[in-house]
Order: sequence, then C-alpha cells, then structure tokens
Amino acid sequence: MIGKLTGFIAATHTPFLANGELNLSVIEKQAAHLEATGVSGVFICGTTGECHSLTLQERMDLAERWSAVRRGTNLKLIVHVGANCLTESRQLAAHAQSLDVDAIAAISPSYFKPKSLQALIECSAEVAAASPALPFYFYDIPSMTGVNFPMSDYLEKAAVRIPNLAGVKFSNPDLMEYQKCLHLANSKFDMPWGTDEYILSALAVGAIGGVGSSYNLAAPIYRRLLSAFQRVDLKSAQAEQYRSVQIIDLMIQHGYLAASKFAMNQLGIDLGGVRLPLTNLEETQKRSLQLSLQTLGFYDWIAL
Ligand SMILES: CC(=O)N[C@H](C=O)[C@@H](O)[C@H](O)[C@H](O)CO
Ligand SMILES: CC(=O)C(=O)O
Repeated sequence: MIGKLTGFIAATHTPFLANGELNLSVIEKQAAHLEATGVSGVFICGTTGECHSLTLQERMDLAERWSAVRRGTNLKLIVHVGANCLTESRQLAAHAQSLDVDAIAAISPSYFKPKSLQALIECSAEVAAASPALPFYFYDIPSMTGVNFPMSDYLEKAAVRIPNLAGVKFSNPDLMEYQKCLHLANSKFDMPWGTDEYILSALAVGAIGGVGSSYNLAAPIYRRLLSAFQRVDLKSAQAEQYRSVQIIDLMIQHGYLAASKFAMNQLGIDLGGVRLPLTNLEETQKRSLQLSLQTLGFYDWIAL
C-alpha cells in the first residue's frame, strides 16, 4: 500500500487537439506545470478528465503516457477506472496494474444504479479484484452519479469484502459523514477530500489531502491556505479559501469544465476544449472570463 494521499492531488483535464482527438504530447508539460506549482499527485480520467466521454483505448493510452511521464517526478498517480460497464472497469483496472501507478479509484455505475449498499459494494469488489496489488479507492460523488450511501457504512462493510480497499475519495460536502469515516477503524482509511471550495473546513476536522480540479490552476493558493492553517493563522487561511471560492464561482458561471480548461490554456498548457455533451466557451464568454480573472487578481494569486 502507498500510505495516505497527502497534499493536493490534481484531477487532471484530458488534453484534446482542435479536431477533438487525444493530445498525449501535452502531458509532459501538464506534469511539469503541476509539479512546479506544488501539486503532490495526479488523479487521471476522472470527472475533470471527462472519463465518460473517452473510449477505453483512450483511457488506457492516457494511463500509459502518465505512468511514463510521471517517472522522474515526485507526482503520485491514481487512475480512475469507473465506468457503467463493470467489465470495462475491470479491464481498465487490470491495465492500470500492469503499469507503474500508485492506486486506482472507481465511481459507482450510474445509469443503472445500485439500489442497495451491498450492491454498490459488490460493484467495487469486482473492480478492485481486477487489480489486487493496487490500493482501491471508492470515488463517492453523489452530485454526478445520483448514488448516495453513507460512506462510513460503506467502509465498514466493504473492508471485509475488499482486501485492497484504501479509502474513499470523498466528493461529497457532508462533513459529519466525513468525520465518521475519518474516525473509523483507528483512522485506518485514507479519505482525500474532493470539494476544493471547502478544503479548509475539511482540514479543520482532520483531512490531510485533497483531490480536485482547481489544484490544476491554483495550487499556490491552496499551499498558502495549508501553511496558514498549519500555523493556526485562520484569517489568512480563510482569505485563501475565499479566493478559491471566487475562482470556482466564476468558472461555474461560465460552464465549469470548459472554463477551467480555457484558463489552463491561458496559462500556456494547451489542453484544447471539452468534448460533447459538454460545450466550449463562445468568444465573448472567453473574453469576459479572461477579464474577470484579471480583475479578480487570479494571475497574481497563482504567481509562484
Ligand atoms: C463535481 C466535481 O467535479 N468535483 C470535483 C472533485 O471531485 C471538485 O474538484 C470540483 O471540481 C471543485 O471542487 C469545484 O467545484
Ligand atoms: C475532481 C475530481 O476528483 C475528478 O475530476 O474526478
């Protein structure tokens, strides 16, 4: 097992060319940018990576490139393998285990939803068993999957069914449930926090790391937030968290994923646009977002 995930893990965007094809050649630059800004790892092919808009082959190509690129860096690599078809998830999990990666994670199937916690655990067990040598994280994201079970119950029951269960990537704002998970089994489980705009609240109750989309863009803000928190300078930590809230709010207004990809492009990491069913920003939206980011102070906030 890898030990717990600490620091800020970027849930990476998937780079596309102008014609919509995968652009693996940017990953080296993407990794260098993340490492330079103090990110501790990457979580690939997740929500931010538009997992459900990628083919199996593309997901495997991404995993292969990232596992090659992160060699020689300090970045941890977690591969998201969740899919509606569990056989495909298992294929991705087995493929990940054949590479140099640190862990896998999977969301629940969500078109047909598990009706019981036990059925959800059986889904996880099938996926986790396809890569028994890798730590497995359940990726709980009810806002996207519509599947919502208490994660403390999940962990208690799944622990006896899934030998390689490492914890939960908790993209769920329920801080009471989060605390129950943190305190289970002598804090055995790793619980990376998944809602960047509340990370200060999560740190306050015991989080030690987060996986999220805004660490791609704004890791320096979160690093200052963490060091302020560690020296108990709550005023400064709150100010940094509010910067993150303002950036995320602005992105949401423009269409979160397309806007955050556009912002990465502005930083010189050319990730291209998003795939349908998501839609890209119109020229006027690009101009308004760019102006708003400048007015906010975004570029100063993330300067190294
Ligand atoms: C719904 C979603 O994509 N959640 C992400 C992680 O799981 C977060 O990192 C958010 O993108 C971020 O907190 C902004 O809301
Ligand atoms: C944010 C996150 O964890 C994801 O994109 O999957």
